[in-house]
Amino acid sequence: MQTDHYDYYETLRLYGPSNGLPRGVAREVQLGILVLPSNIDLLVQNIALHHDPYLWGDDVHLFKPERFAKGIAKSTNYNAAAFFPFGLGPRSCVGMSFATTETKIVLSMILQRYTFTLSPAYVHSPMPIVDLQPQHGIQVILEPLHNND
Ligand code: HEM
Repeated sequence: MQTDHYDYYETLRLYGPSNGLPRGVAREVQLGILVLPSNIDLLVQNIALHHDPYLWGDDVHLFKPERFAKGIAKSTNYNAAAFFPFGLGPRSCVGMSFATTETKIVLSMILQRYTFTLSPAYVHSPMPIVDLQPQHGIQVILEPLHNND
């Protein structure tokens, strides 16, 4: 990931679509102080680590893009397990670069044509269903920047 999209990273930290990485344990394995028996299912909850005050500080629940101002490595104190919205390792997301580029293109296309503000009707309620979703949708008010757009 590049180091110049603070808002994008902070959005992925607090509201990334992935709630956890499902894994199956094929054979008994020792993981730190834990002994994991074979044939169990695990959910490695990146969302919990992204909301952990021990890793992110007491303001963990605030949207503060400037945490990433010096890049991901410094903001996580070089702990790769503190921030992994696209997973980690060989099965990490193959669509990461595509999703990042697409987000930038779509946002820049919208912002060239509209300003948008959050509607007073919006109720903040992120909800893990399959992925993380706004429970009641996101109502925004679009104002065109140019008359003939
Ligand atoms: C912001 C958008 C996205 C996020 C946060 C995201 C996140 C993730 C995560 C957490 C995983 C699981 C990694 C693991 O289990 O270790 C994953 C896997 C995957 N993602 Fe994404 N993803 C995004 C967009 C996309 C897009 C746009 C595509 C395709 C165009 C895509 C294709 C895949 C595929 C094929 C896998 C399975 C990789 C494998 O099992 O080897 N993702 N993604």
